[in-house]
Amino acid sequence: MNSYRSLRIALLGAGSVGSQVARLLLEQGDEFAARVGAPLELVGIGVRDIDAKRDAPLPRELLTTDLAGLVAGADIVVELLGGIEPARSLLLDALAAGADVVTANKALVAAHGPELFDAAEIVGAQVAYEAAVGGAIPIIRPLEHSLAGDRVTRVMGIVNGTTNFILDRMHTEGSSLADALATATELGYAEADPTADIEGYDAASKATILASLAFHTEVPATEVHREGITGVTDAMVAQAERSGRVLKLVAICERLPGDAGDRVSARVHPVSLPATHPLAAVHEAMNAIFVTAEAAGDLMFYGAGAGGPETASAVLGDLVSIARRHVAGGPGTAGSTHANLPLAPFGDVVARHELAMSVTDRPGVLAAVAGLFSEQGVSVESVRQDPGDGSAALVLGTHAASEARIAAVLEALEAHDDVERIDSVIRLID
Ligand SMILES: NC(=O)c1ccc[n+]([C@@H]2O[C@H](COP(=O)([O-])OP(=O)(O)OC[C@H]3O[C@@H](n4cnc5c(N)ncnc54)[C@H](O)[C@@H]3O)[C@@H](O)[C@H]2O)c1
Ligand SMILES: N[C@@H](CCO)C(=O)O
Ligand code: NA
Repeated sequence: MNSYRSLRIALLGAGSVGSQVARLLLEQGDEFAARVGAPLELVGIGVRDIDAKRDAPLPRELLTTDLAGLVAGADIVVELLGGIEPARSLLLDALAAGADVVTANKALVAAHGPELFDAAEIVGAQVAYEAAVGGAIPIIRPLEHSLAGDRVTRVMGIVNGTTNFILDRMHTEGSSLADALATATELGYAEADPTADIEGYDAASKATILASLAFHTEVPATEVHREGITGVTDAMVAQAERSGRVLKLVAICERLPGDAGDRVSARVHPVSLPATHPLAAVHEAMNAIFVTAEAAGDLMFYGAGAGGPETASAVLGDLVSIARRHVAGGPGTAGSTHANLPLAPFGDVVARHELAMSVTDRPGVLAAVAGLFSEQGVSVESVRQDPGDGSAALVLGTHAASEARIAAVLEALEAHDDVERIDSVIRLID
Protein backbone atom coordinates (compact mmCIF):
# COMPACT_ATOMS: atom_id res chain seq x y z
CA MET A 1 0.00 0.00 0.00
CA ASN A 2 1.24 3.52 -0.71
CA SER A 3 1.44 6.15 2.00
CA TYR A 4 -1.67 8.13 1.08
CA ARG A 5 -3.25 9.69 4.16
CA SER A 6 -6.45 8.15 5.48
CA LEU A 7 -9.73 9.38 4.05
CA ARG A 8 -12.20 10.86 6.49
CA ILE A 9 -15.65 9.34 6.06
CA ALA A 10 -18.68 10.96 7.71
CA LEU A 11 -21.78 8.79 7.89
CA LEU A 12 -25.17 10.46 8.30
CA GLY A 13 -27.87 8.10 9.61
CA ALA A 14 -27.64 4.74 11.37
CA GLY A 15 -30.97 3.17 10.39
CA SER A 16 -31.49 -0.02 8.34
CA VAL A 17 -28.88 0.90 5.74
CA GLY A 18 -26.59 3.23 7.72
CA SER A 19 -25.99 0.77 10.55
CA GLN A 20 -24.98 -1.93 8.04
CA VAL A 21 -22.65 0.46 6.19
CA ALA A 22 -20.99 1.34 9.52
CA ARG A 23 -20.73 -2.31 10.56
CA LEU A 24 -19.12 -3.41 7.29
CA LEU A 25 -16.75 -0.42 7.19
CA LEU A 26 -15.57 -1.20 10.70
CA GLU A 27 -15.40 -4.98 10.25
CA GLN A 28 -13.68 -4.93 6.87
CA GLY A 29 -11.49 -1.83 7.27
CA ASP A 30 -8.29 -3.59 6.20
CA GLU A 31 -9.85 -4.93 3.04
CA PHE A 32 -11.26 -1.54 2.12
CA ALA A 33 -7.85 0.05 2.71
CA ALA A 34 -6.24 -2.51 0.40
CA ARG A 35 -8.82 -1.97 -2.32
CA VAL A 36 -8.62 1.82 -2.12
CA GLY A 37 -4.90 2.25 -1.47
CA ALA A 38 -5.55 4.27 1.70
CA PRO A 39 -7.32 3.66 5.03
CA LEU A 40 -10.97 4.71 5.21
CA GLU A 41 -11.45 6.33 8.60
CA LEU A 42 -15.04 6.45 9.81
CA VAL A 43 -14.80 9.73 11.74
CA GLY A 44 -18.36 9.79 13.02
CA ILE A 45 -21.95 8.66 12.60
CA GLY A 46 -24.65 11.31 12.73
CA VAL A 47 -27.75 10.13 14.57
CA ARG A 48 -30.85 11.64 16.13
CA ASP A 49 -30.68 9.70 19.39
CA ILE A 50 -27.38 8.34 20.72
CA ASP A 51 -29.17 5.70 22.80
CA ALA A 52 -31.57 4.40 20.13
CA LYS A 53 -31.60 0.65 19.45
CA ARG A 54 -29.71 -0.22 16.22
CA ASP A 55 -29.70 -3.17 13.80
CA ALA A 56 -25.92 -3.47 14.34
CA PRO A 57 -23.99 -2.52 17.52
CA LEU A 58 -21.92 0.60 16.82
CA PRO A 59 -19.11 2.16 18.90
CA ARG A 60 -20.72 4.81 21.07
CA GLU A 61 -17.76 7.17 20.70
CA LEU A 62 -18.48 7.50 16.96
CA LEU A 63 -22.09 8.59 17.44
CA THR A 64 -22.93 12.28 17.36
CA THR A 65 -26.05 14.40 17.01
CA ASP A 66 -23.99 17.27 15.49
CA LEU A 67 -24.46 16.38 11.83
CA ALA A 68 -23.29 19.76 10.51
CA GLY A 69 -20.11 19.51 12.57
CA LEU A 70 -19.50 15.99 11.29
CA VAL A 71 -19.83 17.04 7.65
CA ALA A 72 -17.29 19.86 8.06
CA GLY A 73 -13.85 18.42 7.47
CA ALA A 74 -14.95 15.13 5.89
CA ASP A 75 -13.48 13.92 2.60
CA ILE A 76 -16.53 11.83 1.77
CA VAL A 77 -20.03 12.21 3.24
CA VAL A 78 -22.34 9.19 3.12
CA GLU A 79 -25.97 10.27 3.52
CA LEU A 80 -28.43 7.61 4.72
CA LEU A 81 -30.99 9.76 6.52
CA GLY A 82 -33.68 9.74 3.84
CA GLY A 83 -36.08 12.62 3.20
CA ILE A 84 -35.27 16.01 1.69
CA GLU A 85 -34.19 18.09 4.70
CA PRO A 86 -31.77 18.20 6.41
CA ALA A 87 -30.18 15.77 3.90
CA ARG A 88 -30.18 18.32 1.05
CA SER A 89 -28.62 21.16 3.05
CA LEU A 90 -26.01 18.93 4.65
CA LEU A 91 -24.95 17.55 1.26
CA LEU A 92 -24.83 21.01 -0.33
CA ASP A 93 -22.60 22.13 2.56
CA ALA A 94 -20.41 19.06 2.10
CA LEU A 95 -20.08 19.69 -1.65
CA ALA A 96 -19.40 23.40 -1.15
CA ALA A 97 -16.51 22.38 1.10
CA GLY A 98 -15.16 20.09 -1.64
CA ALA A 99 -16.23 16.75 -0.17
CA ASP A 100 -17.62 13.93 -2.30
CA VAL A 101 -21.03 12.53 -1.55
CA VAL A 102 -22.59 9.06 -1.54
CA THR A 103 -26.34 8.75 -1.01
CA ALA A 104 -29.09 6.13 -1.25
CA ASN A 105 -31.75 8.83 -1.14
CA LYS A 106 -33.85 8.46 -4.31
CA ALA A 107 -36.39 11.05 -3.17
CA LEU A 108 -33.60 13.61 -2.81
CA VAL A 109 -31.82 12.72 -6.06
CA ALA A 110 -35.11 12.74 -7.99
CA ALA A 111 -36.19 16.11 -6.59
CA HIS A 112 -32.82 17.88 -6.26
CA GLY A 113 -30.35 15.87 -8.36
CA PRO A 114 -29.48 18.74 -10.74
CA GLU A 115 -28.86 21.09 -7.79
CA LEU A 116 -26.49 18.58 -6.19
CA PHE A 117 -24.73 17.76 -9.47
CA ASP A 118 -24.22 21.47 -10.23
CA ALA A 119 -22.80 22.05 -6.74
CA ALA A 120 -20.45 19.08 -7.26
CA GLU A 121 -19.31 20.30 -10.65
CA ILE A 122 -18.29 23.69 -9.29
CA VAL A 123 -15.72 22.11 -6.99
CA GLY A 124 -14.93 19.00 -9.07
CA ALA A 125 -16.56 16.67 -6.52
CA GLN A 126 -18.67 13.60 -7.16
CA VAL A 127 -22.18 12.55 -6.20
CA ALA A 128 -22.73 8.77 -6.31
CA TYR A 129 -26.15 7.18 -5.79
CA GLU A 130 -26.05 3.56 -6.94
CA ALA A 131 -28.18 2.49 -3.96
CA ALA A 132 -30.96 4.91 -4.90
CA VAL A 133 -32.34 2.64 -7.64
CA GLY A 134 -32.58 -1.13 -7.43
CA GLY A 135 -30.76 -1.27 -4.07
CA ALA A 136 -27.92 -3.77 -4.46
CA ILE A 137 -28.42 -4.14 -8.24
CA PRO A 138 -25.78 -2.33 -10.28
CA ILE A 139 -27.92 -0.18 -12.58
CA ILE A 140 -26.78 3.44 -12.18
CA ARG A 141 -23.19 2.63 -13.06
CA PRO A 142 -24.12 0.48 -16.09
CA LEU A 143 -26.28 3.31 -17.45
CA GLU A 144 -23.67 5.96 -16.66
CA HIS A 145 -20.54 4.07 -17.72
CA SER A 146 -21.03 0.72 -19.43
CA LEU A 147 -23.72 1.96 -21.82
CA ALA A 148 -22.19 5.42 -22.33
CA GLY A 149 -21.32 4.44 -25.90
CA ASP A 150 -24.75 3.12 -26.82
CA ARG A 151 -28.17 4.67 -27.34
CA VAL A 152 -30.66 3.45 -24.76
CA THR A 153 -34.21 3.21 -26.11
CA ARG A 154 -36.11 1.78 -23.15
CA VAL A 155 -35.72 1.05 -19.46
CA MET A 156 -38.54 -0.98 -17.93
CA GLY A 157 -38.44 -2.43 -14.49
CA ILE A 158 -39.84 -3.49 -11.18
CA VAL A 159 -38.14 -0.90 -8.98
CA ASN A 160 -40.26 -0.97 -5.84
CA GLY A 161 -39.89 -4.06 -3.67
CA THR A 162 -42.85 -3.32 -1.41
CA THR A 163 -45.43 -3.18 -4.19
CA ASN A 164 -43.92 -6.20 -5.90
CA PHE A 165 -44.17 -8.07 -2.60
CA ILE A 166 -47.81 -7.03 -2.20
CA LEU A 167 -48.88 -7.95 -5.74
CA ASP A 168 -46.94 -11.23 -5.50
CA ARG A 169 -48.73 -12.12 -2.26
CA MET A 170 -52.10 -11.18 -3.79
CA HIS A 171 -51.38 -13.60 -6.67
CA THR A 172 -49.74 -16.46 -4.81
CA GLU A 173 -51.56 -16.44 -1.47
CA GLY A 174 -54.72 -14.49 -2.15
CA SER A 175 -53.60 -11.94 0.51
CA SER A 176 -55.36 -8.61 0.76
CA LEU A 177 -53.37 -5.49 -0.14
CA ALA A 178 -53.51 -4.31 3.50
CA ASP A 179 -52.26 -7.61 4.97
CA ALA A 180 -49.44 -7.91 2.45
CA LEU A 181 -48.40 -4.29 3.13
CA ALA A 182 -48.25 -4.99 6.86
CA THR A 183 -45.91 -7.93 6.19
CA ALA A 184 -43.74 -5.86 3.82
CA THR A 185 -43.46 -3.19 6.51
CA GLU A 186 -42.48 -5.77 9.15
CA LEU A 187 -39.80 -7.09 6.80
CA GLY A 188 -38.35 -3.57 6.46
CA TYR A 189 -39.04 -3.11 2.73
CA ALA A 190 -41.53 -0.27 2.98
CA GLU A 191 -40.66 3.41 3.25
CA ALA A 192 -41.21 5.17 6.59
CA ASP A 193 -44.47 6.40 5.04
CA PRO A 194 -45.63 3.44 2.89
CA THR A 195 -47.84 5.77 0.84
CA ALA A 196 -44.61 6.46 -1.05
CA ASP A 197 -44.55 2.80 -2.06
CA ILE A 198 -48.18 1.95 -2.74
CA GLU A 199 -49.05 5.21 -4.50
CA GLY A 200 -46.02 4.85 -6.77
CA TYR A 201 -44.04 7.89 -5.56
CA ASP A 202 -40.95 5.80 -4.75
CA ALA A 203 -41.04 4.10 -8.16
CA ALA A 204 -41.61 7.50 -9.82
CA SER A 205 -38.49 8.90 -8.11
CA LYS A 206 -36.56 5.96 -9.50
CA ALA A 207 -38.10 6.45 -12.96
CA THR A 208 -36.92 10.09 -12.90
CA ILE A 209 -33.39 8.99 -12.08
CA LEU A 210 -33.35 6.18 -14.67
CA ALA A 211 -34.86 8.29 -17.47
CA SER A 212 -32.52 11.21 -16.80
CA LEU A 213 -29.47 8.95 -16.95
CA ALA A 214 -30.62 6.78 -19.84
CA PHE A 215 -31.58 9.64 -22.14
CA HIS A 216 -29.12 12.36 -21.04
CA THR A 217 -32.13 14.55 -20.41
CA GLU A 218 -33.41 16.18 -17.26
CA VAL A 219 -36.71 14.46 -16.47
CA PRO A 220 -38.32 16.21 -13.48
CA ALA A 221 -40.24 13.99 -11.04
CA THR A 222 -43.32 16.13 -11.71
CA GLU A 223 -43.28 14.98 -15.36
CA VAL A 224 -43.49 11.28 -14.50
CA HIS A 225 -47.02 9.92 -14.91
CA ARG A 226 -47.73 7.99 -11.72
CA GLU A 227 -50.34 5.42 -10.71
CA GLY A 228 -49.83 3.18 -7.69
CA ILE A 229 -51.40 -0.13 -6.77
CA THR A 230 -54.26 1.03 -4.54
CA GLY A 231 -56.67 0.55 -7.45
CA VAL A 232 -55.63 -3.08 -7.95
CA THR A 233 -58.48 -5.30 -6.76
CA ASP A 234 -58.77 -9.04 -6.06
CA ALA A 235 -61.02 -9.23 -9.12
CA MET A 236 -58.26 -7.75 -11.31
CA VAL A 237 -55.79 -10.29 -9.96
CA ALA A 238 -58.24 -13.13 -10.66
CA GLN A 239 -58.99 -11.74 -14.11
CA ALA A 240 -55.26 -11.59 -14.97
CA GLU A 241 -54.78 -15.16 -13.77
CA ARG A 242 -57.64 -16.43 -15.92
CA SER A 243 -55.78 -14.97 -18.92
CA GLY A 244 -52.44 -16.52 -17.89
CA ARG A 245 -51.14 -13.14 -16.79
CA VAL A 246 -49.61 -11.44 -13.75
CA LEU A 247 -50.03 -7.87 -12.46
CA LYS A 248 -46.86 -5.90 -11.70
CA LEU A 249 -46.10 -2.27 -10.91
CA VAL A 250 -43.49 -1.11 -13.40
CA ALA A 251 -41.55 2.01 -14.25
CA ILE A 252 -41.24 2.54 -18.00
CA CYS A 253 -38.79 5.06 -19.43
CA GLU A 254 -38.90 5.26 -23.21
CA ARG A 255 -37.40 7.16 -26.07
CA LEU A 256 -40.36 7.79 -28.39
CA PRO A 257 -39.35 8.35 -32.00
CA GLY A 258 -41.39 10.91 -33.93
CA ASP A 259 -41.34 12.95 -37.14
CA ALA A 260 -40.12 15.97 -35.20
CA GLY A 261 -37.39 13.97 -33.46
CA ASP A 262 -37.20 11.75 -30.42
CA ARG A 263 -39.03 12.53 -27.19
CA VAL A 264 -38.81 11.00 -23.75
CA SER A 265 -41.56 9.45 -21.63
CA ALA A 266 -41.32 8.20 -18.04
CA ARG A 267 -44.26 6.61 -16.26
CA VAL A 268 -45.20 4.31 -13.41
CA HIS A 269 -48.36 2.21 -13.38
CA PRO A 270 -49.54 -1.37 -12.95
CA VAL A 271 -49.36 -3.59 -16.04
CA SER A 272 -50.58 -7.05 -16.92
CA LEU A 273 -47.73 -9.29 -18.15
CA PRO A 274 -47.89 -12.78 -19.66
CA ALA A 275 -46.89 -15.31 -16.98
CA THR A 276 -44.01 -16.28 -19.28
CA HIS A 277 -42.52 -12.74 -19.31
CA PRO A 278 -39.18 -12.56 -17.45
CA LEU A 279 -40.54 -9.81 -15.18
CA ALA A 280 -43.42 -12.11 -14.16
CA ALA A 281 -40.83 -14.35 -12.48
CA VAL A 282 -39.68 -11.55 -10.16
CA HIS A 283 -41.20 -12.56 -6.83
CA GLU A 284 -41.36 -11.22 -3.27
CA ALA A 285 -39.52 -7.90 -2.85
CA MET A 286 -36.99 -8.53 -5.62
CA ASN A 287 -36.37 -5.93 -8.33
CA ALA A 288 -35.51 -6.36 -12.00
CA ILE A 289 -34.74 -3.82 -14.68
CA PHE A 290 -34.79 -4.40 -18.42
CA VAL A 291 -32.65 -2.08 -20.48
CA THR A 292 -32.87 -2.02 -24.26
CA ALA A 293 -30.11 -0.26 -26.17
CA GLU A 294 -29.64 0.05 -29.92
CA ALA A 295 -26.39 -1.89 -30.15
CA ALA A 296 -26.44 -3.94 -26.94
CA GLY A 297 -29.99 -5.21 -27.39
CA ASP A 298 -31.83 -6.39 -24.28
CA LEU A 299 -30.09 -6.49 -20.90
CA MET A 300 -31.68 -7.56 -17.65
CA PHE A 301 -30.53 -6.61 -14.15
CA TYR A 302 -32.01 -8.60 -11.27
CA GLY A 303 -31.50 -8.62 -7.52
CA ALA A 304 -32.43 -7.30 -4.11
CA GLY A 305 -33.88 -3.81 -4.42
CA ALA A 306 -34.22 -3.28 -0.68
CA GLY A 307 -32.83 -4.45 2.64
CA GLY A 308 -30.13 -3.06 4.94
CA PRO A 309 -27.07 -5.17 4.02
CA GLU A 310 -28.09 -5.40 0.35
CA THR A 311 -28.39 -1.63 0.01
CA ALA A 312 -25.19 -1.18 2.02
CA SER A 313 -23.39 -3.20 -0.69
CA ALA A 314 -24.22 -0.54 -3.29
CA VAL A 315 -23.34 2.32 -0.91
CA LEU A 316 -19.95 0.78 -0.15
CA GLY A 317 -19.31 0.16 -3.85
CA ASP A 318 -19.78 3.88 -4.47
CA LEU A 319 -17.62 4.72 -1.46
CA VAL A 320 -14.71 2.53 -2.61
CA SER A 321 -14.89 3.88 -6.13
CA ILE A 322 -14.90 7.52 -4.98
CA ALA A 323 -12.14 6.84 -2.46
CA ARG A 324 -10.00 5.27 -5.19
CA ARG A 325 -10.29 8.44 -7.23
CA HIS A 326 -9.06 10.45 -4.26
CA VAL A 327 -5.99 8.27 -4.14
CA ALA A 328 -5.36 7.75 -7.85
CA GLY A 329 -6.61 11.14 -9.05
CA GLY A 330 -8.30 11.67 -12.41
CA PRO A 331 -11.63 13.14 -13.30
CA GLY A 332 -14.84 12.02 -11.70
CA THR A 333 -17.68 10.87 -13.87
CA ALA A 334 -21.24 12.03 -13.86
CA GLY A 335 -24.40 11.68 -15.87
CA SER A 336 -25.09 14.31 -18.46
CA THR A 337 -28.08 16.13 -19.86
CA HIS A 338 -26.48 17.06 -23.19
CA ALA A 339 -29.25 15.45 -25.27
CA ASN A 340 -31.95 17.53 -23.59
CA LEU A 341 -34.76 15.73 -25.44
CA PRO A 342 -38.31 17.09 -25.15
CA LEU A 343 -40.68 15.19 -22.87
CA ALA A 344 -43.73 13.53 -24.40
CA PRO A 345 -47.09 14.08 -22.68
CA PHE A 346 -48.59 10.92 -21.18
CA GLY A 347 -51.51 11.12 -23.65
CA ASP A 348 -49.11 10.36 -26.52
CA VAL A 349 -47.91 7.09 -24.98
CA VAL A 350 -49.24 4.01 -26.76
CA ALA A 351 -50.22 0.69 -25.15
CA ARG A 352 -52.66 -2.19 -25.41
CA HIS A 353 -55.37 -1.89 -22.75
CA GLU A 354 -57.88 -4.22 -21.17
CA LEU A 355 -61.07 -2.63 -19.84
CA ALA A 356 -63.49 -4.53 -17.60
CA MET A 357 -66.95 -3.07 -17.06
CA SER A 358 -70.42 -3.94 -15.89
CA VAL A 359 -73.11 -3.20 -18.47
CA THR A 360 -76.87 -3.69 -18.77
CA ASP A 361 -77.58 -7.23 -19.97
CA ARG A 362 -79.73 -6.57 -23.02
CA PRO A 363 -79.38 -7.05 -26.78
CA GLY A 364 -77.38 -4.40 -28.62
CA VAL A 365 -75.29 -3.23 -25.67
CA LEU A 366 -72.12 -4.93 -26.84
CA ALA A 367 -72.40 -3.26 -30.25
CA ALA A 368 -73.09 0.12 -28.63
CA VAL A 369 -70.07 -0.21 -26.35
CA ALA A 370 -67.81 -1.36 -29.20
CA GLY A 371 -69.05 1.66 -31.17
CA LEU A 372 -67.68 4.01 -28.51
CA PHE A 373 -64.23 2.52 -29.05
CA SER A 374 -64.33 2.89 -32.82
CA GLU A 375 -65.59 6.48 -32.54
CA GLN A 376 -62.33 7.31 -30.76
CA GLY A 377 -60.26 5.40 -33.32
CA VAL A 378 -59.47 2.59 -30.87
CA SER A 379 -59.50 -0.85 -32.40
CA VAL A 380 -60.92 -3.68 -30.26
CA GLU A 381 -58.87 -6.87 -30.35
CA SER A 382 -60.86 -9.16 -28.04
CA VAL A 383 -64.22 -9.24 -26.29
CA ARG A 384 -65.38 -11.47 -23.48
CA GLN A 385 -68.84 -11.36 -21.93
CA ASP A 386 -70.01 -13.17 -18.82
CA PRO A 387 -73.79 -12.95 -18.38
CA GLY A 388 -74.90 -11.94 -14.88
CA ASP A 389 -78.04 -11.15 -13.02
CA GLY A 390 -79.52 -8.24 -14.97
CA SER A 391 -76.05 -6.93 -15.77
CA ALA A 392 -73.15 -8.42 -17.70
CA ALA A 393 -69.41 -8.31 -17.13
CA LEU A 394 -67.67 -7.21 -20.29
CA VAL A 395 -63.92 -7.35 -20.84
CA LEU A 396 -62.56 -5.63 -23.96
CA GLY A 397 -58.95 -5.82 -25.06
CA THR A 398 -57.69 -3.12 -27.42
CA HIS A 399 -54.97 -3.00 -30.02
CA ALA A 400 -52.24 -0.47 -29.24
CA ALA A 401 -53.86 2.93 -28.71
CA SER A 402 -52.70 6.23 -27.26
CA GLU A 403 -53.51 7.06 -23.66
CA ALA A 404 -55.39 10.15 -24.89
CA ARG A 405 -57.72 8.00 -27.02
CA ILE A 406 -58.26 5.53 -24.19
CA ALA A 407 -59.09 8.41 -21.84
CA ALA A 408 -61.67 9.63 -24.37
CA VAL A 409 -63.16 6.11 -24.60
CA LEU A 410 -63.41 5.94 -20.80
CA GLU A 411 -65.16 9.29 -20.69
CA ALA A 412 -67.69 8.12 -23.31
CA LEU A 413 -68.23 4.81 -21.49
CA GLU A 414 -68.83 6.57 -18.20
CA ALA A 415 -71.43 8.82 -19.84
CA HIS A 416 -73.24 5.90 -21.51
CA ASP A 417 -76.55 4.80 -19.92
CA ASP A 418 -75.89 1.08 -20.38
CA VAL A 419 -72.48 1.19 -18.70
CA GLU A 420 -73.08 0.73 -15.00
CA ARG A 421 -69.47 0.79 -13.89
CA ILE A 422 -65.90 0.64 -15.17
CA ASP A 423 -64.42 -2.13 -13.03
CA SER A 424 -60.81 -1.89 -14.10
CA VAL A 425 -58.40 -0.63 -16.72
CA ILE A 426 -55.04 -2.31 -17.10
CA ARG A 427 -52.25 -1.87 -19.65
CA LEU A 428 -50.99 -5.04 -21.31
CA ILE A 429 -47.34 -5.80 -21.97
CA ASP A 430 -46.60 -8.50 -24.58
N1 LIG B 1 -33.97 0.29 3.47
C1 LIG B 1 -33.84 0.00 2.19
O1 LIG B 1 -34.07 -1.12 1.78
C2 LIG B 1 -33.38 1.05 1.23
C3 LIG B 1 -33.10 0.67 -0.10
C4 LIG B 1 -32.64 1.64 -1.01
C5 LIG B 1 -32.53 2.95 -0.59
N2 LIG B 1 -32.83 3.28 0.70
C6 LIG B 1 -32.66 4.67 1.10
O2 LIG B 1 -31.65 4.74 2.07
C7 LIG B 1 -31.90 5.82 2.95
C8 LIG B 1 -31.94 5.29 4.38
O3 LIG B 1 -32.96 4.32 4.46
P1 LIG B 1 -33.15 3.40 5.75
O4 LIG B 1 -34.02 2.29 5.32
O5 LIG B 1 -31.85 3.11 6.37
O6 LIG B 1 -34.01 4.39 6.65
P2 LIG B 1 -34.17 4.34 8.22
O7 LIG B 1 -35.40 5.12 8.53
O8 LIG B 1 -34.03 2.95 8.74
O9 LIG B 1 -32.88 5.15 8.71
C9 LIG B 1 -32.75 6.53 8.63
C10 LIG B 1 -32.08 6.95 9.91
O10 LIG B 1 -31.76 8.33 9.80
C11 LIG B 1 -32.10 8.94 11.01
N3 LIG B 1 -32.37 10.35 10.78
C12 LIG B 1 -33.31 10.89 9.97
N4 LIG B 1 -33.24 12.24 10.05
C13 LIG B 1 -32.25 12.53 10.90
C14 LIG B 1 -31.70 13.74 11.38
N5 LIG B 1 -32.19 14.91 11.00
N6 LIG B 1 -30.68 13.68 12.24
C15 LIG B 1 -30.18 12.51 12.66
N7 LIG B 1 -30.65 11.32 12.22
C16 LIG B 1 -31.69 11.34 11.38
C17 LIG B 1 -33.32 8.22 11.53
O11 LIG B 1 -33.45 8.39 12.92
C18 LIG B 1 -32.99 6.79 11.13
O12 LIG B 1 -32.28 6.11 12.13
C19 LIG B 1 -33.22 6.43 2.50
O13 LIG B 1 -32.96 7.50 1.64
C20 LIG B 1 -33.88 5.30 1.73
O14 LIG B 1 -34.78 5.75 0.77
C21 LIG B 1 -33.24 2.37 1.60
N1 LIG C 1 -39.36 1.11 -0.14
C1 LIG C 1 -38.44 0.77 -1.17
C2 LIG C 1 -37.06 0.55 -0.60
C3 LIG C 1 -35.99 0.44 -1.66
O1 LIG C 1 -35.82 1.60 -2.37
C4 LIG C 1 -38.95 -0.48 -1.87
O2 LIG C 1 -39.90 -1.10 -1.38
O3 LIG C 1 -38.42 -0.84 -2.91
NA1 NA D 1 -28.53 0.02 -7.47
